[in-house]
Parts: sequence; structure tokens; C-alpha cells
Amino acid sequence: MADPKTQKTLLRALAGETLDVPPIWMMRQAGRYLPEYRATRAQAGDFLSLCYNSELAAEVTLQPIRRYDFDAAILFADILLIPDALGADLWFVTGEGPRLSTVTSDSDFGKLKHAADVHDHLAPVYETLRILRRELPERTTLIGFAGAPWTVATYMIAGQGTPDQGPAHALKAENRPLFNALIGRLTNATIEYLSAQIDAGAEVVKIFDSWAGSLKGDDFRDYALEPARQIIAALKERHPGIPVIAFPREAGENYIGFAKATGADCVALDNSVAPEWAAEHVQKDGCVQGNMAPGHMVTGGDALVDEVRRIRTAFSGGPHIFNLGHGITPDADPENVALMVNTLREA
Ligand SMILES: Cc1c2[nH]c(c1CCC(=O)O)Cc1[nH]c(c(CCC(=O)O)c1C)Cc1[nH]c(c(CCC(=O)O)c1C)Cc1[nH]c(c(C)c1CCC(=O)O)C2
Repeated sequence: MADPKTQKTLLRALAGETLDVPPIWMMRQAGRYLPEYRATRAQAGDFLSLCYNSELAAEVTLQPIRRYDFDAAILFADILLIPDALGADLWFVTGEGPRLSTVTSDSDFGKLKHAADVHDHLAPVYETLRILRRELPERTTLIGFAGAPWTVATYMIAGQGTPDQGPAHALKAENRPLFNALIGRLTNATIEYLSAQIDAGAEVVKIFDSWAGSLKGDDFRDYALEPARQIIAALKERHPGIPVIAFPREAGENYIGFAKATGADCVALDNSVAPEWAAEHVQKDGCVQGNMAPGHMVTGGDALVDEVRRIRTAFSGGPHIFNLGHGITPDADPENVALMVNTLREA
């Protein structure tokens, strides 16, 4: 075991240590708000080409580290690379978002590849991680990630993003065996994918369940909690000691007990919950991540400074990783990100 004082700050927080200054990184930290990202993306051609170009994907991952010296770098990729690797068609419409071939019948499902067969397609992502482990500063933790089965399924069933995940809820009601089979395939593929990311150098992995908030009651248990529990159990068996961050976005009251029930080392909080409430009900069980509203990166000023201090103070009694409650938006001002980082790190 390394001397705790020399260990990376993010890993210390994930191990349960309460730090004077919490580590910080930001969801979508490599993104369109940065001019250097826009330049590299133009060089790559389009977003998917950037994801599968290991050199350029590593470059955009490093850009926000150079600018802000964040405590963690997150692999540049997308949660929809898994459907792509399973054989769905995937493309991105500029200004609109992802489009996919849909899985709504047994015959669509029958065309998908098996979970163990995703690796050839995803090899460039693993190469990105290997480059990053060589090039990142010693103090920076490398985070890998995947989408949670439910969230990825919502895109595969609808063929695009949806405001209320209506098509996925409809398939769940109309053809439960097919829906369960799809969740099962995604659960196994995610285990394979994250396990290979760890082999390639990811020191932490995060599971993004962006649409967990639309699962209620038993559905939350069966399709948010249970797949996360299975993924984490398999990863802990194969890679003991690699921490897992779970992000059941907009889970609300369901954040309570989520870490214990799934085995996650940290729960990431969106900004719809008050930090004071989350400190009392969620952080009592271990590390939490979050949860500043991304809008502050657009508006800045005293409100930003006050909110950084409020969140830091609310979570100061336990392990905490400072982050936004969701991804930074393209209209954010890079100066406001610097203001957030400097405010957090000031004495
Ligand atoms: C739902 C989801 C997706 N992707 C992701 C989620 C879950 C998290 C969340 O809720 O935001 C996760 C994601 N997407 C991206 C990352 C990279 C790591 C990071 O910087 O956080 C991560 C972790 C890059 C990206 N993924 C995407 C971009 C923008 C692409 C571009 O135009 O350059 C980036 C930087 C595109 C994307 N990818 C996705 C959508 C709906 C879109 C279009 C919306 C948009 O354009 O912002 C699917």
C-alpha cells in the first residue's frame, strides 16, 4: 500500500479520506466550450471519428488537464460506442445528437453481437487509455466509463435521445422478455468493456445512468440498481481495488442507500438535490461526487463563487469529489471554469 500522502487525491477521496481541499474534475471537461477541443475535432472530421482516433482522443482528454490541472482525466469516448460495438448503426447529427438503428423486435435483437465480441471494435478506446497512462501527470487519476444498461437501452430502443424515454418504457411494458434480454446483453457487454478499460490503464471507472430518474418503484430496483450491482460485483471480482463511481442521475430519494446496495465506492449527485440534504442522507455512507449546476459555468460571477463555497462546506465532513451535477455545456465560458477551480483550491 502506497503512503496515503503520496497517493493521488482522487483515489484518496474514493478510499474514504476526507481531504482539506476536495479533488476536482468536471463532466464533459473535454468539450465544445474549449477552442482547442473544437480545433482537434475539426481535424478529426466528426465526433465519432474523434472517439475512434486514439491519438486525437488522448489529445482532447489532456487539453482540460493542461488548462486547469484537474485531479482526474476522463477518457474521451461516448456511452453509445457500446451499441456501435454490438453492431447497431450509429451516427451523430450535428446540432441534434445521436441517431441509431433501433432494437424493438426479437429479430433486431438477434442481429446484435455477443458481449464478448465487442473488443475488436473498441480496441482504439483501449489504445487511448494506454496513451493517457503514459502522458498524464503523475498526480492525475485516469477515469474510464460506460453508460448504464438502462440509459444505453433508451437510445437503442428509440434510435435517438428522448425527453421522457417513452419508447423504452413502452417496450418494457409490451415485450418484457425482449427488454430484459437487451438489459442483460448490455450488462454483460459493459462488464467486458469496463474490465478491458481497466486492463488498459483506467484507475477508476464510472457508470453513467443519465436517465435513471425516469425509473420509478420496482423499475428503479430492477433496471437501475440491479444492473449496476451486477456490473460492480463482476468488476470487483476481476479487479479488486479499482474504485467505481455510480451516477444514477436524478434518482432523488433513491440516492439514499444506492452505494451500499450496488457496492459502488462513490455516488455522483446531480444538481437537483441540495448538498446539505445529500451530506446528511448519502455521504453518511461514503464518498460523494458533485454537484454544482452547470449553468454557473455560463453565468459566473459572485453566484458561482458562493455556490462553490456552499458545496465545499456542505460536504466538508466526509469524502467528497467536487464536480458539476451534469456535463458542462458548449456555451460555457472557460474563464468561469478557472474561477471555480481557483475558488475551490484557495485556502
Ligand atoms: C447520454 C450520454 C451520451 N454520452 C454520454 C452520456 C452520459 C452523460 C450525460 O448524461 O451527459 C457520456 C459522455 N459523452 C462524452 C463523454 C466524454 C468524457 C467527458 O468529457 O465527460 C462522456 C462521459 C463526450 C461527448 N459526447 C458528445 C459530445 C459532443 C460532441 C461534439 O459535438 O463534439 C461529447 C464531447 C455527444 C453526445 N453523446 C451523447 C449525446 C446525447 C450527445 C449529443 C449531445 C451533445 O452534443 O452534447 C450520449
